[in-house]
Amino acid sequence: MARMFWLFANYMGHMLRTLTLSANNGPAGLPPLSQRLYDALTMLLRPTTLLLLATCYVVYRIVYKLAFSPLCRVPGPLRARVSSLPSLLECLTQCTNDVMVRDSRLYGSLFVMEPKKVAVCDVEDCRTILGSHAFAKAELYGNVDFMEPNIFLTRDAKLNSQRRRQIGPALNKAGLRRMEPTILAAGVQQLMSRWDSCVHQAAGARAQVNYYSDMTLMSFDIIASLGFGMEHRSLTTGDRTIGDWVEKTFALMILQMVVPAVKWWPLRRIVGAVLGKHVDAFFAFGKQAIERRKLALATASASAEPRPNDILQQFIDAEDPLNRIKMTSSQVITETIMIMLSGADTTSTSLAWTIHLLMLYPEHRQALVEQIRAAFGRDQLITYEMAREHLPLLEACIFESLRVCPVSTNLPRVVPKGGVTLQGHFIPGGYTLAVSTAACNYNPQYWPDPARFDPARFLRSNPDYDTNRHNLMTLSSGVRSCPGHQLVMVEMMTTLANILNRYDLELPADAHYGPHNLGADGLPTVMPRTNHIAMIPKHPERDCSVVVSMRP
Ligand code: HEM
Repeated sequence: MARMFWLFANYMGHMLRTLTLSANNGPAGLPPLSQRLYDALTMLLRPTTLLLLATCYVVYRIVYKLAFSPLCRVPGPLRARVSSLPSLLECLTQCTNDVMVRDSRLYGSLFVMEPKKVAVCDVEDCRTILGSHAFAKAELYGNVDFMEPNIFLTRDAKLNSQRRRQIGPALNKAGLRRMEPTILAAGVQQLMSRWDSCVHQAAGARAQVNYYSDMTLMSFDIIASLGFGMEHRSLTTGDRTIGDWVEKTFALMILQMVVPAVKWWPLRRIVGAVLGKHVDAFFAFGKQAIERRKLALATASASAEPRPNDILQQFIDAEDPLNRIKMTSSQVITETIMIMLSGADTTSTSLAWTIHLLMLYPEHRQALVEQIRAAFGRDQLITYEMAREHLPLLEACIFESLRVCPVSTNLPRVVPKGGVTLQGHFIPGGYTLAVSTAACNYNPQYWPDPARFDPARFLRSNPDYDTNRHNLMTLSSGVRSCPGHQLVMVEMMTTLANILNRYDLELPADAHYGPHNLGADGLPTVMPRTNHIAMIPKHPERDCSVVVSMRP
């Protein structure tokens, strides 16, 4: 950098000298530049002068940011006040949630992340921000232009509320109860048929499986089956087409959000060639699903067959109870695809983290297995209602795992005109607030000994149960909270109840992370994680294996 600056300054000085000399010696009739102006300009463009000016500017910026900027009294690192670059670099190279937890320990529950961005890690503050449409999602959500405005990306409160009214019933308890047979068939029943066959083929009837990749495929299969109205079985057939489309669509969405220049020529063409064709294929697939369904419905109404119970059908039929407005076919496709983007990886990764934590804390796994096996026979299929009624410890382990390893990351919101005061600090309108789900979940003011996986926090018999449920931020809260939270619980409860009932799980002999690997805090070390669609394990092939065998 310094060398480039030096070269640039020399070059500018040289150019000016050449220009002024040619003006002085120029054709007769042209007025010569005054000697004093020439002297002043050459002095100004000397590398040392430019360096001095640049230093003065940097010092002025630092002094201004430290002493006069609106955020000068908010805690935070110096680098964050001066430039957005350090935060961006950290986001690209490190796990965002780890950085947020670390920085909230250093600076407290409100700190500067960038010159105009403040991290919020206090549960009550976050609830205030997320509780109102006045704090809109950040502008970057509005950069995506390859799909229709939808529930997730829209910054328009009216559209968001309408969509939530339209698609909400498909994802509520009654809607999911009707869909549960599909969820079980594409989900844990498929998983068990795969693990059964692995165990039967393995030497000594003990098979090593990778639960991260199995959960990922299983979750895609569940949402693809519900959203596209077809039996989708990538876990057992190995067909990963839809999973690939989801990855590419997500990549294009994030690219457009973060680097809007990719929407303009010539980048648009390059990105289109790499990702666009997959995205187009995905949307075309969604369109075919709707056409197929409409055709099937026409035939079914003739033969009085019952309507299918899935998300596709519920979205086609959905109407806003306030004004009877229905979604167009293209809106149905977009919302179904958004459900896949926001609901598949998040749920499968949360399942993987729960298994990982249960392997790190064998005492909780043992207690849970005993509770499950005391209530159910080995070959019994455990449904959501059965699990909810008989397995309070399972529900507690899931909530605690969502707290300790949240797959969601920072939720960016814009401060409305007029600003907001948080913890005595005024933050001006237009600034960004990064609501950190991870740092909230590790805030010791709300969670004693926050790094410990302690399911008792979420036992319904615990007097703090309601408060703890209320303070859990992983699925967000307020007006834009996760509408898929019931589906998350149905998938996670049925999957974990059935596999822990049917199989004994052990860590492989060479497992890097386990109860034996304790950190400086005396707790088992959690495997490293990294930013992706969700906060995923960094080395899933290495760290997410278990040995499964049939329970006696
Ligand atoms: C463990 C799994 C999941 C986690 C941790 C999770 C977390 C979240 C979070 C934190 C938000 C707020 C995002 C923001 O404000 O920017 C959100 C929104 C959303 N989630 Fe989930 N989610 C999960 C599963 C699901 C599932 C299964 C579905 C669908 C069936 C779903 C659909 C959505 C949608 C549509 C939104 C946008 C809501 C809106 O903006 O009004 N999520 N989720």
